[in-house]
Amino acid sequence: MIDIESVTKIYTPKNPPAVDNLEFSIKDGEILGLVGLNGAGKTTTIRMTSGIILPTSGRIMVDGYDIVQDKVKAAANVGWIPELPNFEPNATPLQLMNYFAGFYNLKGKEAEERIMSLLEQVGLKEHLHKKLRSYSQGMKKRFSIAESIIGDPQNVMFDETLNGLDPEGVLFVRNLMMKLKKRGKAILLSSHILSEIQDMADRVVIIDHGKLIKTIKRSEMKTLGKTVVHVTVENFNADCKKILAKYGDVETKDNESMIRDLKIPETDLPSIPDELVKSGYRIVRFDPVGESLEEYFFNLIGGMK
Ligand SMILES: Nc1ncnc2c1ncn2[C@@H]1O[C@H](COP(=O)(O)OP(=O)(O)OP(=O)(O)O)[C@@H](O)[C@H]1O
Repeated sequence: MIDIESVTKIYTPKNPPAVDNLEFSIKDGEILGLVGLNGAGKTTTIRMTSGIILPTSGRIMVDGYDIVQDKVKAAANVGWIPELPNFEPNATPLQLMNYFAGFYNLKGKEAEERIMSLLEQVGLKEHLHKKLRSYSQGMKKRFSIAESIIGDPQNVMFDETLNGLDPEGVLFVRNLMMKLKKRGKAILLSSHILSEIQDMADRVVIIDHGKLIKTIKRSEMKTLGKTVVHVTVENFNADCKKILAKYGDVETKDNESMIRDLKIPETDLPSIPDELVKSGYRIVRFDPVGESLEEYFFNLIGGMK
């Protein structure tokens, strides 16, 4: 469990804060999506939570330990997968894993078993003896995941981990996160693409210019954005378009129309098919759908500037 309490990070006083009075928590057994454009403050938040850099003000609690006051205990409970993992290029994964195992007092057979199991889980068992400099970026990310969870931390931070992975890699990370969630871990996944994490996140925190803009629950995700009504009419003609135009802005391609900027409340939407049927049109599709999450995201952020 992580509590981020009124946290601010100022790198240079002449610039606005990278993180500005941020407040949210990540519960055990929860996947929290941290979404924001480049420069929104995601990495800064993750680095502070991992104890790599200090907050300027505010407090971050990791399973009840203050990441500044109780750094050793707190940081031992946080696994961090950086956006661009960078390792000693001449080391092999086995050498580095043994080195990291030492931090957690894992030794001998126990260390060996855990290392092999993790490297197998991340699909690197065949590449154990290759030097890390020959690894692709995706392989480095996989190795970074194995390395960050060697101490079985209660909290795991994935910084833009899906970015740049092939579909197999994305699936692998998603499955791993679900497994960690099932084991009751608190998980953060940052991304600049809201739709990338919508299937997985229990909650999404949207930040912009270091500030929390909105928190969205999973149950709210599907109904986000404005409604766009898709209407397909078999015997479509100009009069049909006139009818649809009474309800909002209409765009038609072939006989498929989309009505945006609705002029009627959502509860009155059934009056559209009613009127079409009364006027003799045969409806093939009538489908009110939410705006895409990305559109929603940009409108939200644009609206705050
Ligand atoms: N070490 C640093 N020194 C000074 N400013 C920094 C430093 N690191 C980040 N910043 C600034 O802090 C702000 C937030 O950056 P941060 O990397 O946290 O954003 P982000 O949301 O992770 O972006 P990205 O998706 O591009 O990684 C940016 O304006 C960035 O330029």
